[in-house]
Amino acid sequence: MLEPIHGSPIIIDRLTKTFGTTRALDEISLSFPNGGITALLGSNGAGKTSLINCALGLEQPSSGSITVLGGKAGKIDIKRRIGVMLQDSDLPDQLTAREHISLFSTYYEKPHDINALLTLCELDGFADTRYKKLSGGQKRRVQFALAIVGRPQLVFLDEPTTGLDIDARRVLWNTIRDLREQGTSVVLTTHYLEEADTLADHIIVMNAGKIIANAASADIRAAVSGAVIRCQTSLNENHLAALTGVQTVQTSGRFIEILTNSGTQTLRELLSLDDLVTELTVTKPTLENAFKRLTSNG
Ligand SMILES: Nc1ncnc2c1ncn2[C@@H]1O[C@H](COP(=O)(O)OP(=O)(O)OP(=O)(O)O)[C@@H](O)[C@H]1O
Repeated sequence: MLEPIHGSPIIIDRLTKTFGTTRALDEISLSFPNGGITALLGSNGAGKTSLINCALGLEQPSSGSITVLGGKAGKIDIKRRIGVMLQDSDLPDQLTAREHISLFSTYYEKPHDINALLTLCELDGFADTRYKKLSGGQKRRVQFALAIVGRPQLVFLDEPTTGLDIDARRVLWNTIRDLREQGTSVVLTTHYLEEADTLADHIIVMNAGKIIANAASADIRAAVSGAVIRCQTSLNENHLAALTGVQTVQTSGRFIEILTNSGTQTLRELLSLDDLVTELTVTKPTLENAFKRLTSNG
């Protein structure tokens, strides 16, 4: 187990980051939970990467402050206690996975044993292959191994599984869960809501540079009561949005998905207006439904 962190690993106070006229972060204040996996969610351009970059000291705040592991973001003694896997991580092509990990391990006081880490990240089969010959998924695993080789207390994973197939994604999910068991606080950004649903203990949702939700995953899901009706219908989105209880309506391929807080009534009205409804299912709302409702402007 790691030496425990005292208090919140990331404390943000009225943090603003502007790029020209764009307010990437708009006076946000929050404290990240200590331990567990926190998913940072938001649509493209919401401000997630800007927030992570400020936490890593890669960007300086325009105003406000951000404290990481009790110190100033970006200071070397803080960096040594943090692991990072960014979206675009370029590594020298000629080194093997084992050589990359050996090199990185020299930066840290108490690194992981290299063979144990190769096994943990399921890299045994290609540990001695040059980086350039690895597949996209294998490269992501090497990048992940580098993020955790120093046994960090806090890890940032920025879209760690983008582009991975479902098997590779599951391998990484298990390794992320192992990190949590060892006491590491994990901050994860992802566009796969299924991933956040599966992994996260806590969820922070950003929109246009602001925090619009910050709660335990179970509470975020519970806040969306009611039902999700999915079907094929000849009624259009505007017509459906006017039915009793309807919160959001979304077309997905041939299907319409309706989030309603009054499932029975909505269903009655739908069937009375269109008796040719087909492929009808009614399910409980998911994190994806909660996310859509939080980020819809309505
Ligand atoms: N270096 C930069 N120069 C100018 N504008 C920037 C810069 N970095 C970010 N922005 C702008 O700040 C806003 C927030 O961007 P950011 O990358 O933080 O969003 P994000 O939530 O990470 O998006 P994505 O999910 O697409 O990665 C966007 O409008 C973006 O165009």
